[in-house]
Amino acid sequence: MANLEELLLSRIRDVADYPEPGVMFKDITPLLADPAAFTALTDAFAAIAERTGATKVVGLEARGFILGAPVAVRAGLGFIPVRKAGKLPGATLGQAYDLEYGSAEIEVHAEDLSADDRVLIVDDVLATGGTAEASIRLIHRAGAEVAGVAVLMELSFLDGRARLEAALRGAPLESLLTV
Ligand SMILES: O=P(O)(O)OC[C@H]1O[C@H](OP(=O)(O)OP(=O)(O)O)[C@H](O)[C@@H]1O
Ligand SMILES: Nc1ncnc2[nH]cnc12
Repeated sequence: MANLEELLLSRIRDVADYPEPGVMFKDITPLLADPAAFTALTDAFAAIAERTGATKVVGLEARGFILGAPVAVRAGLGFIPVRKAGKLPGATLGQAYDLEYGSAEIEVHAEDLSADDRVLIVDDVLATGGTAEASIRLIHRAGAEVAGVAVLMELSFLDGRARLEAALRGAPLESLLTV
């Protein structure tokens, strides 16, 4: 595990004052460009999907799509995109939320989730927890269960973990790296 953490950490670039002053942006593009690191990350997430008994993987636009889709394939599960508002053509459920920098609304196709589903939510960064909290609410409103939330990196100083506690209803928040 220490080796996995070192590998992943070494492939994440800190960019100061992006996208606005005061934010230390965690850029995962070096990790995506390294097949060994990307594969190790995918395998670690797929192991979480297996351990939590997930039946579907939800990826959060946009970086959660890049990380979540290969996890679904690796784990043999369906992939459900949670998109920014206005991008899905079918009947949607929507949820507004605040970000570390700004605000947004996410949507999911309601028909993609059912009461039988246990969903693993995958994303790159947990910051304030606003995005993850909104997606948990969305999944519950769609009638499905949340198996867990899996993120590459948790920014612990923003306390997103505490924000998610009630919404998670006992499901695990798994972060591969905590800074
Ligand atoms: O915990 P939070 O404070 O909600 O922040 C974390 C979210 O912010 C980023 O996405 P962003 O909305 O910037 O979208 P992107 O992936 O399209 O860049 C990141 O990928 C997470 O989804
Ligand atoms: N500091 C950060 N780096 C990368 N993605 C983020 N999403 C929210 N805060 C972020």
